[in-house]
Amino acid sequence: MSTRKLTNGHSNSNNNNNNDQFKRFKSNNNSSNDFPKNNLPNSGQNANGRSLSIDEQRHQLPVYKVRKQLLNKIASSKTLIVIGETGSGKTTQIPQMIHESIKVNVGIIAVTQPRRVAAITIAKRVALEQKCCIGDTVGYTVRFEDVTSPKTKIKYMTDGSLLREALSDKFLRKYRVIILDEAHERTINTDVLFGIVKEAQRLRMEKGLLPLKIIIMSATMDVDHFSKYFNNCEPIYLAGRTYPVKVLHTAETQSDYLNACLVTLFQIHKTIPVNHDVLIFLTGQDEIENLASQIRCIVKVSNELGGPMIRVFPLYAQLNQNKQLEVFQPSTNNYRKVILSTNIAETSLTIKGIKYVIDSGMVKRKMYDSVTGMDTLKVTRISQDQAWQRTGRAGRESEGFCYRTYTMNEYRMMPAVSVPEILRSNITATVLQLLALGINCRKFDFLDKPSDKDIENAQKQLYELGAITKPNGDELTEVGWNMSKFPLDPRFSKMLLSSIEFGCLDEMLSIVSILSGETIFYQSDDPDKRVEALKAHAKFESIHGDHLTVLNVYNEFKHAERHRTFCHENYLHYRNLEYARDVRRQLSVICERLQLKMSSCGNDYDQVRKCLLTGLYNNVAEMQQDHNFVSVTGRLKTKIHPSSVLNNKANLKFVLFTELVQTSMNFMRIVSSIEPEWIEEVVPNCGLSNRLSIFNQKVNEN
Ligand SMILES: Nc1ncnc2c1ncn2[C@@H]1O[C@H](COP(=O)(O)OP(=O)(O)OP(=O)(O)O)[C@@H](O)[C@H]1O
Repeated sequence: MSTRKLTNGHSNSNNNNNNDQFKRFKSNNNSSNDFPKNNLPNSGQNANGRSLSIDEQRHQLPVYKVRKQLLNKIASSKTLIVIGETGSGKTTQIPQMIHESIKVNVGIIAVTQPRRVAAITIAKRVALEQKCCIGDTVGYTVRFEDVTSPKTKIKYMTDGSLLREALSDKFLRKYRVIILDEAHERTINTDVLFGIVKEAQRLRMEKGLLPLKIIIMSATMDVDHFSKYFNNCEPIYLAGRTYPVKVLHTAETQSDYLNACLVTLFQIHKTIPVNHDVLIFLTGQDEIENLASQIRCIVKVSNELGGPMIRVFPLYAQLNQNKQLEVFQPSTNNYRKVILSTNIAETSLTIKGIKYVIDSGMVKRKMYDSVTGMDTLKVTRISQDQAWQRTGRAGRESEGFCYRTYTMNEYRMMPAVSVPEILRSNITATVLQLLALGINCRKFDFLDKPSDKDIENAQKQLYELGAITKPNGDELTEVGWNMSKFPLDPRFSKMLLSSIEFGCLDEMLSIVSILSGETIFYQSDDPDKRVEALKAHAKFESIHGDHLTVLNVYNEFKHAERHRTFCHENYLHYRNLEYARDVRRQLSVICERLQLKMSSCGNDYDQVRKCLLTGLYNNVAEMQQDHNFVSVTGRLKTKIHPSSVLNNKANLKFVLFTELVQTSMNFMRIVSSIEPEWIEEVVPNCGLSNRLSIFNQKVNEN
């Protein structure tokens, strides 16, 4: 067990006085910050405790109270903004209401979601409410999975799937109504969709085709901004929420949010009935696995003393889909379900049994620095609208509680809304996707336009990758067209395409698939096990670095016939390796379609490292005399991450890295050594050797 203690400066786990347990937390005195009460009975029951039918449950939702006005408004508007509290019934009910009221049976109602888990689970719930099988009247489409049929009338889909469909039909003719849900999330895909859907509506009107109705929905959004963008369309506000949620903040700032979440969980656990489940928001897989093992250790001890049971469920994007869906199974009365999730569960989801939310107030975000041209992963504070979305995961079936492990003052200091992803990310993939749609990014009607500098950087990178014909151009090359076919970061699709030249498609498919998921190496909190894990991992180590090390792991996993025991014995994440296998299979299908010939370089691993350079040429760093590194592009001071097999290795000169993680400083993750002369040989046109010599000159002068 870790050295973390169950106590901190503000609470005492040995104190059994219940009044003391929430000392760290203060309820908002300002009751307007609590969701309003309306004294409804628990979900599934009427006031006398009788079980309600699923139809009765639907009709209880706030959105039903305004059904008529809402439908009239939808009928009379081309575009409509709908704002309603979390849990009021927007996502599940509005598509059904439209479907039930539309007399003519033409066209599909599409509802987009930023995340696949939401699209799948909501579609299943709505199919149940429509009393049909999933894929019948109600279906869903997510990346690599299409559960729809010619009968489908309500289709839940990820925003990315609708974007892909727009590639083959810019009029989006299949759809009668497109509902863009959770608009406040402002993912890059949703932001691009706003423009695509708006243009499809205009084009259809111009051509006299069936009009396209657009509905934009959220509980927390900047209405004026959206309304102005969508031709001053009217917003409609849905009053009311299903159940009240009591919000509590810590009385004092917590220096360790992970510990604060742990302490809070066990404070709640001691006092509440076993069938009340808890959802905790954290930042990423490592943190989730870390807290999960701490909770399991504590529970093991507490069970021996006869305490109530806890079952821990992790939930993050890279988790195998079946495992993700497991969290939606209702718990029994024998144990409490504790879900540890990233922001994947922040919006849209209803998870049965969740009565308590613990919000760490933190999130892991990708940030792009246009000056250095680098993407970094950074753990930062969430925004106020995210805090309310998290709060809204409780109170969906009965009244709920949200424990925020940050003070009211810290909440007030948070930005009201998050910076849209498109304004804080590298937009190379977006520019490529728009070009594949025949759209010049500079002329695209964005809700918030990326800066000229960001667009210029993206075009420059696409040119260097060989995807466009001119540095500022908008014409795709054959390589560019082929790159747009992969649902990958363009740097990774480039590596797959150039592996043909280096005769290593087989190896690159495995490496890219692993890089598309979370770490395959299991880290234990137990110091003894950590030593064992390091020993086990050392067996796979390649002297050339992490890319070939993960390739070794994948190959051994394949030879061991993908056995769980193999993973267990070697401290490897079985789920993440299985995820990589799924991704690999899907990427192989695209390679076949593009008629890329399968090849393997055997033991000639230089070919693999040269091939990596064709995509990651911007991520090259040179070792300095003090043993730190400086990135050649952007000249950022950086270090090799302690998890890398190259950490503390002597005789390194140049390395390439997959990503930068910013904690106490910039760390390069997933690193391989390269030879400097390869730069001129492999990527002569990207100006890297130039930067290298200028840089060297400056260093020498100093
Ligand atoms: N899978 C489910 N199981 C049980 N009840 C559900 C389920 N999905 C939805 N509900 C019920 O329907 C209500 C409305 O859910 P819905 O997702 O339509 O709300 P919403 O207004 O879109 O919320 P949000 O803004 O959080 O996405 C929930 O509060 C819950 O009571």
